[in-house]
Amino acid sequence: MSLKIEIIKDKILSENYFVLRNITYDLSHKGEVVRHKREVYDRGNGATILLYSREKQTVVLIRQFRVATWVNGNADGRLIETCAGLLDNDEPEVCIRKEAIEETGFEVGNVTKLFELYMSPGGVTELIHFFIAEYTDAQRSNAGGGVEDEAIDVLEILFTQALEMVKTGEIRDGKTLILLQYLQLSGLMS
Ligand SMILES: Nc1nc2c(ncn2[C@@H]2O[C@H](COP(=O)(O)OP(=O)(O)O[C@H]3O[C@H](CO)[C@@H](O)[C@H](O)[C@@H]3O)[C@@H](O)[C@H]2O)c(=O)[nH]1
Ligand SMILES: [Mg+2]
Repeated sequence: MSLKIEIIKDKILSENYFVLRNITYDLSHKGEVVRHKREVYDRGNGATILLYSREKQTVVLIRQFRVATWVNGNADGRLIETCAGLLDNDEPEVCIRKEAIEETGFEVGNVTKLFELYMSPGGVTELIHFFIAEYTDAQRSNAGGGVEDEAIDVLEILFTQALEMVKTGEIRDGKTLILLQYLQLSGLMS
């Protein structure tokens, strides 16, 4: 049985770089109407990719400063992640190819789309498109590091080490863990 939703008020609280709205709506559920007032943060949608080499048993990750983690318990603010970017106006695969070149320096061949996931559905609209791709040394086109002020470090590490870094807490980014575990379960590395 589908829910009936009636918007009562949709107010923009902030639209500086991204958009924060406060939405009031009536939800009809099992014959009862409940009123919710919820803040919704729209930062656009994104794409992410895990680059792996079966031959070298390595993965390519990046490390960058994330201020949102620094204000919430991440002591030096740097986070190890899979390459990722905002879609802007690109299709997800076009976006992730561009991001791979800019952030990691690799111009990858075939990429495989895995799934699309809402990453924080309690209040953030963002849907992330997940990809993996096998890479080779010959595909390196530049040193990576991102554009403008992004200051990204590129890390090429053993897959076993990346899994260990999840256990120790050195890797604690959701999308990164999802992709590392996907790779482990897929058997693509064996
Ligand atoms: N001026 C300004 N610039 C901003 C702001 N927020 C982001 N930017 C700029 O927008 C760019 C975003 O870089 P991308 O590589 O496209 O995105 P991302 O930050 O890596 O985001 C990706 O990963 C996130 C974490 O998982 C995802 O949330 C996101 O969807 C995407 O996949 C960066 O250059 C950053 O400086 C802001 O509030 N103000
Ligand atoms: Mg990025």
